[in-house]
Amino acid sequence: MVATIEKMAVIPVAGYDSMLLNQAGAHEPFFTRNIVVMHDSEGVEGVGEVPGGEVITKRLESCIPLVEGASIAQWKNVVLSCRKMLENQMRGASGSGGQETAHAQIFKKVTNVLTGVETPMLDILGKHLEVPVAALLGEGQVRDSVRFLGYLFYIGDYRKTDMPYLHDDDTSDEWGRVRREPALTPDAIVHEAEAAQKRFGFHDFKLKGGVFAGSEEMEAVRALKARFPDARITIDPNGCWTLRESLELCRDMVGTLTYVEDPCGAEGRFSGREVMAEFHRLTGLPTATNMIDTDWREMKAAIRLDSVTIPLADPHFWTMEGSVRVAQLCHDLDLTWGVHSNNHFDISLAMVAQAAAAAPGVINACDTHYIWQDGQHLGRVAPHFEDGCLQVPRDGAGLGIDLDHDKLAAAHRLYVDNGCGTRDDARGMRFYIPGWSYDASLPAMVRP
Ligand SMILES: O=C([O-])C(=O)C[C@H](O)[C@@H](O)C(=O)[O-]
Ligand SMILES: [Mg+2]
Repeated sequence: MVATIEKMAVIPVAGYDSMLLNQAGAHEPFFTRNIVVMHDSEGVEGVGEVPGGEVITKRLESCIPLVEGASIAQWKNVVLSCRKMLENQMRGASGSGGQETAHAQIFKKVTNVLTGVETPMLDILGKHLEVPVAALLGEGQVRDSVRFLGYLFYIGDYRKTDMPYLHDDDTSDEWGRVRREPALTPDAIVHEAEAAQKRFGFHDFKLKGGVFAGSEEMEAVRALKARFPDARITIDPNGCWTLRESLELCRDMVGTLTYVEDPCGAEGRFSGREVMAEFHRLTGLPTATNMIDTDWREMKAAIRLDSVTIPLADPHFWTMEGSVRVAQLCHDLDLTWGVHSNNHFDISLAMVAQAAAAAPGVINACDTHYIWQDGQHLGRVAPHFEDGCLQVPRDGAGLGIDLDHDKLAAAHRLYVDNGCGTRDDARGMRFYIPGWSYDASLPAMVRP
């Protein structure tokens, strides 16, 4: 008899974050996620983690009747039936009647929910079959060691706010201190990189840009390259530079920047994919994105235009299977796969490591925000980076997470007690610039 899923639970949780600056403003003191826990008829537990927010919690809960009672061997069909149910639900709600644009929007809203159904089932299946999740994806496990990059942020000064940012919580090393203190200059960014490298062993770095003027951020990139000459370095201003500005900033950066993530986006009559294609052609720099190549229709256009050389196929937005399917496509079409990230716990980290272990060919070091959350794991054992890498043992089973229910309950309490809801990066920014509001075409600290 094949085991069936007896129980699926969705638990909204929160964790602490630093005042990380990005083009959309300043991260709040808490980030949120949805954790999905399933138990099967043989008592085996499976877990998954997806982005936070009540909308996703509710959508996941609406999948429960399709999951409970299903055979674990039917995981693909369960995901398929959840997809159909959610798509119908959303088409009905928007009254859009299946237009193409509406279809793309629905794809994005549905996939993060599907990942929440797919992952715990894969975890349980892997435990029964005594193989890691990577062995169940794509062509199977192709690597044991997954390289991550050091994701650097400018950090705002929590003292300027009345918000309950964590501080003085970790004095174990320089990283523990540095990650809570303001970092607003090239020197501070280099120091941050040094501290992260010391704790985690990273070889590669990404700077979250879109905070200060592009020329200032390039100073930080140059300083990083001078300090870490062998590192692969990238910057991501979330598409807030114009094409002209991007060319001025990046033309001389070949050899300093290994690739550039979303330097520019749509301009006038030209789509983000057309503009990025021009940028790629005129600079020769490889381009990464999590903004303009986020579903299969966009992927088709991006490939035809040669806009993107590094699609960042985050499993949370493509599903685990979908992310590996992108990796297979990249391998066959001479692109290189990478992963986008948001703040997350160790379950998501394991999900990314498993997907990357099944991604064929040459891949880029994976993004992760986990270093900002290090110490807040929900599993019994903390993830361990060695030389910037996580190991995915071939004799492992499932995701490799042994959920600590006390920690999960505490993270849920943090969510409830602080009334956590939708991410709002504007709030913290208003302590720096009163009346600040989001503008997709400007770095966060630049206002006329
Ligand atoms: O590439 C990325 O990491 C992103 O664009 C998404 C994140 O939301 C990042 O901007 C952040 O965490 O502020
Ligand atoms: Mg990005």
